[in-house]
Amino acid sequence: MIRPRRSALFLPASNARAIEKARGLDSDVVILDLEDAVAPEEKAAARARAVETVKAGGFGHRELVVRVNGLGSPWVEEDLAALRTVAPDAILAPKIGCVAEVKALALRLNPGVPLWAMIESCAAILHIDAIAATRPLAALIVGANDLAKEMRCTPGADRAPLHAALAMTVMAARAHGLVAFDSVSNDLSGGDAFAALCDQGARFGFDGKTLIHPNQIAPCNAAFSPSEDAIAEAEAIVAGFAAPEAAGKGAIRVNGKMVELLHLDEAKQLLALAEAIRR
Ligand SMILES: CC(C)(COP(=O)(O)OP(=O)(O)OC[C@H]1O[C@@H](n2cnc3c(N)ncnc32)[C@H](O)[C@@H]1OP(=O)(O)O)[C@@H](O)C(=O)NCCC(=O)NCCSC(=O)C[C@H](O)C(=O)O
Ligand SMILES: [Mg+2]
Repeated sequence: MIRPRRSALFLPASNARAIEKARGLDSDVVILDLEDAVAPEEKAAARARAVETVKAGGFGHRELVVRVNGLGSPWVEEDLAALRTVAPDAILAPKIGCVAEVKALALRLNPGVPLWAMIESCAAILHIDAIAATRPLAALIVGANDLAKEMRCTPGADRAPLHAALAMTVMAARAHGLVAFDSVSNDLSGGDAFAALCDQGARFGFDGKTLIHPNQIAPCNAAFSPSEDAIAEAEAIVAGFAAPEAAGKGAIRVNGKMVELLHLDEAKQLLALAEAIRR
């Protein structure tokens, strides 16, 4: 069954008000952050609140994920030990750069808990095929802030310097059956520039985008949901191949365009996603 993962909202696990609010927001995923959004002096309290929040639940259909501190940090072992006492939908690891790090984390998770990885270093991009092939990895998230810092690039409005990394992340995810999330945008306006970035992420093939503020959710969900036009086109393709005259054909004409069986597969996937979102 397809699970919509259009929007994944980050919030500091130290922020009780934001946690309460997230229980009623329209994001598909909520990520409680223990890493960069939490100051060192708040780490222990944030960890305790994350555990309490996972225990309490109340997030309905939303997946609840916790981002732990990085391997090698003074906090990660306590984060992972605390999270073994509860059952989040996944653990998100920051700054994964190689297969050995995925394996090291896997040993510290309860069996069956999916691991998600932030792809936010040059090493991660260079090793991405092997990283994505390693289980229990289930999702990749681009971290454009850290990646741009390490590359010493300036992404700009079109994010041209990051295009290779964005495409490689999507390709690795697809090759190994993982979910792929685009990076956060630091633009808190939720306006046209942000909507354009969401559209760009959807065109790259990401399943969804990570977010930092409630007003980013609606434009993000819109960009990663099939449009009315796309649904109508998909229905026409399915109907075209179901027609008696299409029997035994691999390519037919629909609305003035050639479509092949691969487009039928795509159309069925799009309709299944639209149905999952509707439900
Ligand atoms: C970025 C913020 C610090 C902005 O905070 P603030 O100016 O206080 O926000 P508002 O006053 O506009 O808030 C309005 C109401 O919305 C709630 N709120 C705000 N943000 C969130 C949220 N993320 N989730 C849920 N609710 C939220 C406020 O509580 C207000 O509610 P109310 O009291 O009812 O009015 C702040 O938005 C924030 O902390 N965002 C999340 C930051 C974060 O988690 N960062 C880590 C992820 S970023 C990342 O991963 C980068 C990556 O690693 C990379 O390298 O690229
Ligand atoms: Mg980061």
